[in-house]
Amino acid sequence: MALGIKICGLKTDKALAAALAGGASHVGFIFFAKSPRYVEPAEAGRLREAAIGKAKAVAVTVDAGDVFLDEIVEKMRPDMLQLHGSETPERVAEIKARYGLPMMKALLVGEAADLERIRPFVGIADRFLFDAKPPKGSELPGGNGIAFDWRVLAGLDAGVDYMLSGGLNAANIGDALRLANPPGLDISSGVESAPGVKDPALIEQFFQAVRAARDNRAA
Ligand SMILES: O=C(O)c1ccccc1NCC(=O)[C@H](O)[C@H](O)COP(=O)(O)O
Repeated sequence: MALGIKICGLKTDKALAAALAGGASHVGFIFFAKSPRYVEPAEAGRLREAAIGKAKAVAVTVDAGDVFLDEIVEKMRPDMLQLHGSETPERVAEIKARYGLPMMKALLVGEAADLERIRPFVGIADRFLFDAKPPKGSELPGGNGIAFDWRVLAGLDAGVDYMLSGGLNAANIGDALRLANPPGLDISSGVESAPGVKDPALIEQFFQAVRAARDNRAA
């Protein structure tokens, strides 16, 4: 099965071009004002044009209200919404019905028991994104460059479609693939030279590292 790869927190044409050149299946845009990766919905709408027919454009929101979601959907025209806050299953269902878009629900993982939280979202969320819990004091629910213990994913039902996220980079992706064998990957700060500054060379290195790790496993 093809491994989905989402490069998240894109803000520039160059970074987006590097993500697409590497073969990203998804490109993510952040709509959380405190994030160094924040983009205006209209600018994300301009950027995402380059991804049409190549990768799915994902709008990442955090407990957003309908007015902001309306603006994002109208101006950016996402292929998918990623809900990265404390949205309930009812709220996810409401948003899904309002926009008719696939929903990726982010859940924060520290230990195996946290995976129980997927249950009420099954049949509502189209995909999950498992991210690490933010460190104390962080204002960001995601994009913290922190990994969780990937081994907890080994016990997950094989039918659960998810992206592994949190602290991935070119150096650790081999271990992540070996320990969790996820159907998808998501990366943000691991391909940045500074918070919010994507580095096209690091993006390219990440894709190379993924390919090398997969070739090693197949050999
Ligand atoms: O990246 C952000 O700034 C962000 C802010 C608020 C909510 C979500 C955010 N990111 C969501 C993502 O999908 C990130 O790619 C994910 O958290 C992994 O980030 P990283 O650990 O830096 O690779």
